[in-house]
Amino acid sequence: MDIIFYHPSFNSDYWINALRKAMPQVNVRAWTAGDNAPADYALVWHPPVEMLKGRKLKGVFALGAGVDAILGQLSANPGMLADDIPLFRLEDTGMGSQMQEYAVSQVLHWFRRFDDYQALKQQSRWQQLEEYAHGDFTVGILGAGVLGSKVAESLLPWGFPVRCWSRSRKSLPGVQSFAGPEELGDFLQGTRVLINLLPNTPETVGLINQSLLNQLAEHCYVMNLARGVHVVEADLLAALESGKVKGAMLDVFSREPLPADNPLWAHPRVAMTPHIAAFTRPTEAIEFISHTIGKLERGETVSGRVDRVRGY
Ligand SMILES: NC(=O)C1=CN([C@@H]2O[C@H](COP(=O)(O)OP(=O)(O)OC[C@H]3O[C@@H](n4cnc5c(N)ncnc54)[C@H](OP(=O)(O)O)[C@@H]3O)[C@@H](O)[C@H]2O)C=CC1
Ligand SMILES: O=CC(=O)O
Repeated sequence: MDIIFYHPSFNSDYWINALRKAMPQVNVRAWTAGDNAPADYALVWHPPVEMLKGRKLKGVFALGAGVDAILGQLSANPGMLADDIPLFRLEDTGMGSQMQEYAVSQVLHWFRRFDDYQALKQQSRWQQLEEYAHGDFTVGILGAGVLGSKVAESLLPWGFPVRCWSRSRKSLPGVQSFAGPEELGDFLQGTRVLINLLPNTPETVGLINQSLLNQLAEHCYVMNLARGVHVVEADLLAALESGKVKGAMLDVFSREPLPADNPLWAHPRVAMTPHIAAFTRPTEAIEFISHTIGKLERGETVSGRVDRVRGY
């Protein structure tokens, strides 16, 4: 069996060695331009069109959780990957716990009013503020898939009411589930902290806009951990100015790197990180990929297959 590997920024030598160790019976090689030799599987991130075009692969693995970039490439380049070649993505592979750490630490930061205390410190003011109540701090998670459900689970032990919104109804212990566009309004009403973990699809682009923000609780908080295109930045800035949104924590942006003149950089109530909420971890990712390939080769059912029509 042959595997080709391409990632524009990962250390290919490291990955190739680790893949060879995990699957000693497999020939793994880094794909380079002009390599048309046969392969069974391709592991990719932002692959050049010519890497996949015309290949008869058994499967392609995206080296991340989100597949918006590769699906965008496929629709812009008809014939890049035949429709019957399955596309897989990474499910969790260590990203769930990273998302949990990120979300829990930021929700606690807001709940304990560290943002307010930092602002007071800037003015050299010693002032004790009123405590927030857990019951007034409902956390609503957009997307209750692999990562959203893990984030929901991690917030429960802290005593916050937790709810999620997804296409299909979920039964996560202790988490109130809302499903479909018809229940979005009820989900938003009373949500104090909104955490976004939706995939980027035509239905979800621009979802976090003025109309959505207006339906959240007063003095709410917004955390975007999914994709920048989900948030209409001008609407978020307006909601910050009006006071409707008290603070935002953003990991992803419609343009990355975020241009230096973007007003989000300077906003005192916006915190940000450079798309690091969850990294692809080689050990866990390779374990998932080798396990999945093993099952595919034995004709067993696997998870992680992307529905290319649905977009995630
Ligand atoms: N910032 C970062 O570092 C990282 C960001 N990400 C982002 O996180 C996203 C989520 O990852 P993951 O949890 O693995 O994805 P999943 O596919 O497991 O979960 C997606 C969830 O979104 C829901 N959903 C999708 N479309 C809609 C819709 N139109 N209306 C309502 N709900 C919808 C799905 O509902 P249902 O369950 O009913 O299908 C599902 O619950 C990725 O797509 C990626 O963009 C991922 C890793 C790192
Ligand atoms: O944003 C990262 C991903 O894995 O998707």
